[in-house]
Amino acid sequence: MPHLILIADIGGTSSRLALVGTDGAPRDIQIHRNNDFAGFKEMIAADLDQRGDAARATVGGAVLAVAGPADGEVVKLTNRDWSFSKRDMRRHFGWQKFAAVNDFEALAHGVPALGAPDLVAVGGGTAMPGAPLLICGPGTGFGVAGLISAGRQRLVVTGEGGRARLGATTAEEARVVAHMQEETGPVVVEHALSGSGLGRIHTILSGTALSPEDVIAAATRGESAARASCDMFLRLFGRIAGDLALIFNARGGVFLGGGVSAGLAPFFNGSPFREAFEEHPPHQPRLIETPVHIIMHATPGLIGCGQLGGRMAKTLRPNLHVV
Ligand SMILES: Nc1ncnc2c1ncn2[C@@H]1O[C@H](COP(=O)(O)OP(=O)(O)OP(=O)(O)O)[C@@H](O)[C@H]1O
Repeated sequence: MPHLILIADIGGTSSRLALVGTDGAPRDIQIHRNNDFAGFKEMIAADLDQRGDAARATVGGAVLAVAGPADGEVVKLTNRDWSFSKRDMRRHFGWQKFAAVNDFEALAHGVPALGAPDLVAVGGGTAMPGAPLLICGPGTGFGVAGLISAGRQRLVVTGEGGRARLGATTAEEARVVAHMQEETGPVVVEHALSGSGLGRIHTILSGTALSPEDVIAAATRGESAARASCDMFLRLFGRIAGDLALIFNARGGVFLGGGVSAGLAPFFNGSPFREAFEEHPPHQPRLIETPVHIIMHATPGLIGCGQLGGRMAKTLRPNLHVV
């Protein structure tokens, strides 16, 4: 009898799937590497196969959060050549209910449910009650969303902020941006602020090619070249987060998501992040007062998907099987 919703947080590199009932709490989380599959349908089918026939029969709908714009009939990942049609996806799996949302939209819905153990503060500040929140951060790409309170309702605004053009404010940044421009043409935020972007910055500054995980491991061992690359990354990240905080008037707080934010967590407080975040004259005073937190939860996107899926589960009709 269908009474559960399949929820999925599908990034450019990896996907996290779970089931949810009317309580909105994700259960039976399974994580997949996208490289192992040809596309969305194959990955979801393999996930359902792993859960078994009995579990599959309980699934009556799905909420898919994808790293790309999700407001059209065709949804495509920004940083991977995967796409699906909403109508076709729903028909293919026989779901009664179906929704696709942007992955940072889902993440933003989950942020109010995060607790103190899920968050690490970067500097000080006090959240202004009722003011907008900003959620942004680097993974395969760079996601951006705003969370706005309208009476008792919470609304999420999202777009493709990772594709905004990236500028430079110092000679060293200008050198990095100029290198990137030679490689890729016009430079956008996620060319620098992403996992591959951290590797790219390290190659430009040090002449050595490393994966983002290896840059962070070398910085952890105290290697100065890797530390300099992390500092450059965090200075750019601080500036962009400050720009976005002004754009969204995010005096309710800034939340940094994405796998790279969590990986770099030990370095934020000794880095130029907070200074670059605040250095937006004449508005330093409001940014100094804006709290910033890194999201450390392992699957925060699923918390927001769970809330959307929990609401959807309440609308399922137990005896209806759509084929
Ligand atoms: N802890 C970490 N340390 C260093 N790099 C990381 C870490 N976690 C993820 N990355 C890098 O970030 C990228 C993947 O980010 P993430 O794990 O957030 O996946 P994703 O959800 O698929 O991404 P997105 O939602 O942006 O498309 C890869 O380039 C990976 O190497």
